Amino acid sequence: MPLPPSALNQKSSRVYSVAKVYRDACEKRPQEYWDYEQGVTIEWGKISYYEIISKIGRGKYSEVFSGKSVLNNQPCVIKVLKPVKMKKIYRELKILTNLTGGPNVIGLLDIVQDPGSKIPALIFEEVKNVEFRALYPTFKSNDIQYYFTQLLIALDYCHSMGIMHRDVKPQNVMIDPSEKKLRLIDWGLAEFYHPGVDYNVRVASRYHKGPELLVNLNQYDYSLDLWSVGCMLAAIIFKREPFFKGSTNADQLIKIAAVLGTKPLLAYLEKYGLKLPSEYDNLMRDFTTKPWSTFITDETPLAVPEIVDLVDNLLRYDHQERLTAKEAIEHPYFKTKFD
Ligand SMILES: Nc1ncnc2c1ncn2[C@@H]1O[C@H](COP(=O)(O)OP(=O)(O)OP(=O)(O)O)[C@@H](O)[C@H]1O
Repeated sequence: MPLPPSALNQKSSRVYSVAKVYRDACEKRPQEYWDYEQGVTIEWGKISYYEIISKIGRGKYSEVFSGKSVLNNQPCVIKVLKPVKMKKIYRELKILTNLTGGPNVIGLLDIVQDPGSKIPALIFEEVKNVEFRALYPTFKSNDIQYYFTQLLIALDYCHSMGIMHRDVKPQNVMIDPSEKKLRLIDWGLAEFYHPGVDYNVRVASRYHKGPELLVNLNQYDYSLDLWSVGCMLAAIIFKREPFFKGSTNADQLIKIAAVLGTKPLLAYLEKYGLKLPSEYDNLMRDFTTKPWSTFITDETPLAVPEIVDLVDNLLRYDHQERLTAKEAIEHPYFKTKFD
């Protein structure tokens, strides 16, 4: 039986921006693939198959434990969701079931339910992650090439599947350097992309929020994730973590404008028929564009011209000007030999 029409792919009355790539990734698939509002059919696993060992993290939306399967002693990670809207839970489950098994996407092993609260817990493959604040400072050019190619492969894959991650940041990129394994985690803010639909701009974490989110440009797309990758790379090569450190959302855009300049920001808004939100009235100043060379010192040997060019092509106000994940993988930086 066909599903009833969904609000999830309802176009806005004014369509001013659509994705450059994979714009029909959802439309070309059956509605069941993306329509999480109709509920999702979950094949519940048995909670008694898993044992909690210790707590490893506490997010806004979950408590995360390391654990093991009592059947085969395999280690796993157990993410117990906090009570939020069922719609959000269905969305994360639908996205994870669609993407699991894809390259460098965290593997979802099982979904179980707490018998008392009925709240779902997600069972994932475990990554022996080394914290980015300890790991990134050890990176040489080869490591950046390797791990960022892996991250971009994960992003190109999810984008090709019609999904924007919307929370790319170091805390959501698990890396086990002993196995050279990278996995993109936390699909709790991810969303299906439909052309011409207005999306909520209250996504991503402040330091990695793209300008589109900060100026209320609702028709954003996969290119949002590429801004966040640009922030991660800039922080590593210019030894400035995070690269744009805003103290509030409004200050975040000020910090961006202090580097990319104010004129190109206004040109960006004009291109899409938008105005700078009034909250910036007394905050925005006329910043000039800072050349990337400003950030290069004796202490930044990783900032070679090829990677600076890559960052320059990711950190663009105009989301349509940014490299796509595939284009970024093909960038000359990743073909340069370093020893
Ligand atoms: N598969 C995994 N392997 C290792 N560690 C993990 C794994 N999944 C989650 N973690 C750890 O648990 C933390 C929280 O997980 P996750 O980001 O999925 O939860 P969240 O509630 O959505 O978090 P946030 O509020 O930060 O977005 C991660 O930052 C990471 O440190």
